[in-house]
Amino acid sequence: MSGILYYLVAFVGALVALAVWRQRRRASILPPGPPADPLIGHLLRMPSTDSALVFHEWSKTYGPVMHLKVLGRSMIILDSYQAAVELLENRGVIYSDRPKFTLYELLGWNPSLVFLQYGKQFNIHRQMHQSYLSRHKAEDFKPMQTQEARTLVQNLLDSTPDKYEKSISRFATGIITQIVAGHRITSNDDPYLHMSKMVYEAMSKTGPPGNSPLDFFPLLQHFPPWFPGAGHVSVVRTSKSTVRRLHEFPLRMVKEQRKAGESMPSFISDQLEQMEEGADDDDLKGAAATMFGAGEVTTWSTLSIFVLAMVLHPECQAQVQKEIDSVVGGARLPEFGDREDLPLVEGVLQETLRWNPGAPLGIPHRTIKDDIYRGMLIPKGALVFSNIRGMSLDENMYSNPTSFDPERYLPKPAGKGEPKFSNVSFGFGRRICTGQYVANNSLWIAIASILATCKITNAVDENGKIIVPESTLTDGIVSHPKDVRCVISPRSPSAKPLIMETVG
Ligand code: HEM
Repeated sequence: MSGILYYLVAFVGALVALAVWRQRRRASILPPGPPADPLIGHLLRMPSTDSALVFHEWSKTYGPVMHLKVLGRSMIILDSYQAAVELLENRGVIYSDRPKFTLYELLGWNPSLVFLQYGKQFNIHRQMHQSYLSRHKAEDFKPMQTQEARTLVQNLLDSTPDKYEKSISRFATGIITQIVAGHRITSNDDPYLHMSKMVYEAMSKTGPPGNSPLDFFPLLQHFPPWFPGAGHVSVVRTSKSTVRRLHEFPLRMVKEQRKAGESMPSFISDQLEQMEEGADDDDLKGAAATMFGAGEVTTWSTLSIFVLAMVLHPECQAQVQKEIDSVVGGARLPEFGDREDLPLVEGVLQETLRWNPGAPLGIPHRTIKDDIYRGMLIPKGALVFSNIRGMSLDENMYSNPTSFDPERYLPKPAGKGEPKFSNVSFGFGRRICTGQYVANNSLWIAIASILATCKITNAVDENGKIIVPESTLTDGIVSHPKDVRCVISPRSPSAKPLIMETVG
């Protein structure tokens, strides 16, 4: 008996030793990262603000692929374009899942392509989005985007500085509502504008995606908001109805218009055509709300970043306007057909995306199995963040990266031949932004139209002192400039009549 016990104890001991050895070996080949505390890992070291910038600073010590562990969950931060392409694109089979986003699910973003885990439903939603927003299909939206860009300029020139942000948001919302629901916004009282404001307010309270205490401890949803770590419960309570409305309202409107024979071409209408009578429409509601939620705030924030860049860089503004004048002259406004001939406008777009990326940490992917990259273990289930902000500051790719320099993209010797940032700003691999072509075109035509007709200058305070806005951005799934105080006025006496002619 004692012999059997002896062998049993020895066997269990060997198993424990093997498990410890395996764990130590695994830990020893994880990517480097800052020192961690026992049990809680990097919890206390996690930045509460500007996470992307802090991670980038850490990467200078630990390298472009870092490992962090928070409460048992592995996080991999990719700080270089090369690592992001090699993993998220070239090994897409392993790296295309998403973690569970408890906070967003509780808010009612379900089903949503952005948060869906890799699998059958993801494929269905991805196909729904891609088929309507492909590079080819995006061509169809160009006349509408041009029209909205002209209206944007008119609204900017007609409004007081405190309303600029509203006009830009109206532009972004106006494009997405036409794509999603065939609805053209013609007044500032439009219900979609109200919804977009509410959605933005809700999303700006959530912090970077997948990082709230609720995501780590879903049980916290059952605790009152005052309980430590359960603060987001109150965001869920106040914002759930907004998200629900965004799911219900567009489909209801399109269905009513179709009944009345008044519906315009749109994503929802297109999908309804393909659906069988009485089929479940939850997927359609989710896909439409996601296009709206993912497409509006990002475009609005990026254009606000452009305005901020122009206030801070008047010399660059003047130089690009010279280019536009030389191609377009003063008798018409820039069209998409001019794009090839306006490399500096392209440079301003690329530099706006790079100088302060609107989605600085992207949206985390998740690995579906262990992987080895350059001798390092990327564990199964790890959250993989592309540090888009970090990549924008990579000195191996961009010289003097904190400066705003649209010429850097011009081919050598006129420029520096640096790579376009649109390859980075929309994410990577099988989860790359499905709205990238639409977004790229919206931004280009808005930037070209504004620069052709408007002068963006510093505002002055009540004492006549010039206001220089700080280039600080909010934290959250999307970053937005905190201060874009400026004055937007017509560049020339002919600017306003020219816009009036095109807007009609
Ligand atoms: C300046 C504008 C935009 C920026 C900077 C941006 C950026 C991003 C980024 C970084 C991601 C994450 C990609 C990844 O996981 O690797 C993403 C995903 C996504 N974007 Fe955009 N986006 C923009 C505009 C749009 C627009 C206009 C739409 C729709 C009309 C859209 C729809 C989506 C969707 C549905 C996803 C999730 C894709 C998936 O998980 O499979 N985005 N975007």
